[in-house]
Amino acid sequence: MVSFPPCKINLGLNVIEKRSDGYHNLETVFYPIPLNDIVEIIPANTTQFIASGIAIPGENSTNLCLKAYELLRSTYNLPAVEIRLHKVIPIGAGLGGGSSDAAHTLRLLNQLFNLQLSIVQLEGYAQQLGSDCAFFIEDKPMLGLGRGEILEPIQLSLKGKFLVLLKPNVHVSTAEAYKGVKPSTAKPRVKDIIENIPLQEWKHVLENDFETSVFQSHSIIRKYKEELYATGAIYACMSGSGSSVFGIYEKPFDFKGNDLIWSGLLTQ
Ligand SMILES: C[C@](O)(CO)[C@H](O)COP(=O)(O)OP(=O)(O)OC[C@H]1O[C@@H](n2ccc(N)nc2=O)[C@H](O)[C@@H]1O
Ligand SMILES: Nc1ncnc2c1ncn2[C@@H]1O[C@H](COP(=O)(O)OP(=O)(O)OP(=O)(O)O)[C@@H](O)[C@H]1O
Repeated sequence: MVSFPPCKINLGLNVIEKRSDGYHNLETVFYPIPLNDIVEIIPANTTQFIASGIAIPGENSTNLCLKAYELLRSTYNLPAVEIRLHKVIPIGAGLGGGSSDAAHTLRLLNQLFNLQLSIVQLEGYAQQLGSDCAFFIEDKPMLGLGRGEILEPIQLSLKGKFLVLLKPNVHVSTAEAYKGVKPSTAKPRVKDIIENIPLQEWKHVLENDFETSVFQSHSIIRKYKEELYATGAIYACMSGSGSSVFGIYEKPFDFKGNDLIWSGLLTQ
């Protein structure tokens, strides 16, 4: 059985407060982008994980696909499986690729072994694997609260707009990025802006709190954001903790550049 885990971008991101467990409460809107990995799961005699495509740092045993399998196996006594992952989504890009692979592994195992887990139950397992993993259980635009795992519906349509997604060749550590941000509760809410202010105005009001410190250490990301605006983007922003950055355009646009990783029409 095969699945195609997409990635996500964050439309605005407020880091609200540091929590006693070391994580931060945030407010963001997750939006799925059809730049996909491929995960295939087949029953096997012994459990194994086989990766291809972009190299993933760390041992295979630490891969989130295997962690997702182990999480369900501990409760549902699952048989051995072979998990094949073809990696397309860049790593350390703020695109949530690893989280998406994990969520889609849960979804595939649910189908393959007829576990009859509901969306809410799958989201519960996903939360244990990563802060933005639960979003990928449904892959539709959502407001993300708490660590990013509390999901609420949002009124938003970018259907017909065109997106350009760039990934400069720099790596940003998520944990380091959180350390560089000063949390604040006194900011306009991302939800209010997205639901009530026209897209054309977002560039004046919608922010990603990670940009200030991440741009200081990686000026190429700021440069790319400026380039997106210079080529006509209505709104441009870094995704998550970086290093990818996206621009939303009114019309299809042939962006030229080596670090272009995806462009296309938005459908949601
Ligand atoms: C930046 C975002 O991409 C925004 O969507 C996500 O918050 C990142 O989520 P993620 O990569 O799934 O993060 P996790 O693997 O859960 O956490 C990595 C590290 O980031 C920090 N972290 C993460 C999420 C959060 N709400 N607060 C944090 O402080 C913690 O130090 C944590 O150890
Ligand atoms: N299936 C996987 N794909 C990618 N990374 C994985 C996977 N499994 C485990 N990892 C580990 O997770 C780390 C980063 O994952 P990912 O690509 O999701 O980060 P990211 O792009 O910074 O996304 P975000 O911070 O938005 O979650 C890597 O250092 C990698 O070792």
